[in-house]
Amino acid sequence: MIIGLTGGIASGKSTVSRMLEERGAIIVDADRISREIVMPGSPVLQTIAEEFGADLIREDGTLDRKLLGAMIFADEHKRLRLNKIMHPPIRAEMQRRISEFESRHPERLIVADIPLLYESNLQHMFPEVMVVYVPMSLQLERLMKRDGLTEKEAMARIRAQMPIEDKRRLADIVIDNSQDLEATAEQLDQFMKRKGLR
Ligand SMILES: CC(C)(COP(=O)(O)OP(=O)(O)OC[C@H]1O[C@@H](n2cnc3c(N)ncnc32)[C@H](O)[C@@H]1O)[C@@H](O)C(=O)NCCC(=O)NCCS
Ligand SMILES: Nc1ncnc2c1ncn2[C@@H]1O[C@H](COP(=O)(O)OP(=O)(O)OP(=O)(O)O)[C@@H](O)[C@H]1O
Repeated sequence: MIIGLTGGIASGKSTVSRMLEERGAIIVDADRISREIVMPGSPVLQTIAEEFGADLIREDGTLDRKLLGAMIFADEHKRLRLNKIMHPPIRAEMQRRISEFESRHPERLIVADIPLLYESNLQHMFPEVMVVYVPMSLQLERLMKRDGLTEKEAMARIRAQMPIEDKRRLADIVIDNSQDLEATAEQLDQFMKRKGLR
């Protein structure tokens, strides 16, 4: 069994995927893959440096994520160019891992954690999509606090995605993460039970 997991930036996807993992699920994480494909010396990192400037590669060969983030969230054209470079290899690696886990662990729940699932029109890959929802005001508050961003910087990141209210409407399963962690865990226990996974 597989589901897609998405939400808005800082709505709590990582928090929920950790909880699902504790409940026996296998997580395939698009953000983690997006870090792996830009490891020092990788062809994707090389392309990024050619397109956006060699100063994005630090002395130790790693990508300066902070600088690239500041660049792409301030300029839609650059963000779309980066998506064109990164999304195909991320998607290919996601597919590869999903197929591998599906054949190795047919009895387990596989959760594909994809921040831009709806923006990239990937909902058709999954029989059901779970959206981690918080109202936008709380998303903004948690994002500013977690990443030390100003309100303006945080809003630029939120605006680079489909509004969370739209994602909530498209969802097959909504997890409300606006209360405490126990309240979120309780909804996941109910979900696992409904699916006969617990
Ligand atoms: C710009 C980068 C280097 C900033 O790195 P940083 O470590 O600060 O953030 P991180 O990777 O943890 O992403 C945090 C969140 O930002 C949001 N986000 C990231 N990239 C994008 C994007 N291109 N468009 C909209 N939102 C995005 C997602 O909600 C993601 O969960 C990085 O986000 C990146 O490589 N982005 C391009 C790849 C991508 O689209 N990733 C998200 C989906 S897989
Ligand atoms: N129920 C909750 N109550 C209070 N804080 C929470 C709750 N859920 C998550 N948080 C905090 O909110 C922030 C965002 O959560 P998390 O990192 O899980 O979001 P995310 O959707 O994975 O983010 P991103 O899109 O950037 O990858 C984190 O600092 C996390 O500790």
